[in-house]
Amino acid sequence: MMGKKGAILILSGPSGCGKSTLLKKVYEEIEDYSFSISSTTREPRVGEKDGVDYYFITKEEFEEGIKKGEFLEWANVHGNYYGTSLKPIRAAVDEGKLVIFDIDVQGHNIVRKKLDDIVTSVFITTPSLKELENRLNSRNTDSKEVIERRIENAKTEIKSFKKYDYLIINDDLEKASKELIAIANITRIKSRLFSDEIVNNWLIN
Ligand SMILES: Nc1nc2c(ncn2[C@@H]2O[C@H](COP(=O)(O)OP(=O)(O)O)[C@@H](O)[C@H]2O)c(=O)[nH]1
Ligand SMILES: Nc1ncnc2c1ncn2[C@@H]1O[C@H](COP(=O)(O)OP(=O)(O)O)[C@@H](O)[C@H]1O
Repeated sequence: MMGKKGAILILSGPSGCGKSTLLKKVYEEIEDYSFSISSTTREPRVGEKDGVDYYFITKEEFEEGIKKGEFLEWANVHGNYYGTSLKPIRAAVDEGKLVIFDIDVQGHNIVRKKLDDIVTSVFITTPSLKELENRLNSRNTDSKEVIERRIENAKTEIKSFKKYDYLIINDDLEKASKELIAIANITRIKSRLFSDEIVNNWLIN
């Protein structure tokens, strides 16, 4: 299905654990990556941009996309649809990019099944549930009800951490970002094995 030159790095973890914050640090240190921009039916937060953070679409548009088979994976998370479009992922992997996904546990399980050989995955969490609550409250982007729902879901999501290749406890931000950068680099090095071009070029040069 894919040209298999690049690799996919999946990040999952409860809402508020620090995935977006860590990714910003990683982007300063790595090259040749592509962030997979998901589509979602949730409302944009203050400061979020359509086509940058997400493609913000309607429920009808999302369901049309499902019908047409446009998603590599999709799931209902915290009461909204979220999904990854197949086309841009295929293109980025074929170009040899490290394609980074920030998706939930359900999405991870689907992508793992479909593209197991090119997937590396990391589960990220806080040192405790209490600290997750603190971060969601101090982020100040969601209502009380939305935060409560995310905390409830976190209690289930955390149980899936063993399905992942790596676990990062995002306590100290510097330490956690170093660990994530190390994983991103290793994932890229591992992806050399996915390309037949390397051997073909070796033979003719
Ligand atoms: N399955 C799936 N999950 C996604 C996708 N995009 C985002 N998510 C997950 O949806 C959850 C909610 O994301 P979001 O509303 O941005 O809140 P945040 O996690 O607090 O930043 C997170 O667990 C994301 O990892 C996607 O394309 N597919
Ligand atoms: N290691 C950390 N220590 C303290 N606060 C953190 C740490 N990492 C992230 N945060 C803060 O926690 C909140 C949630 O982080 P965010 O990156 O939005 O999480 P996610 O993308 O996983 O939902 C933000 O306000 C962020 O500044």
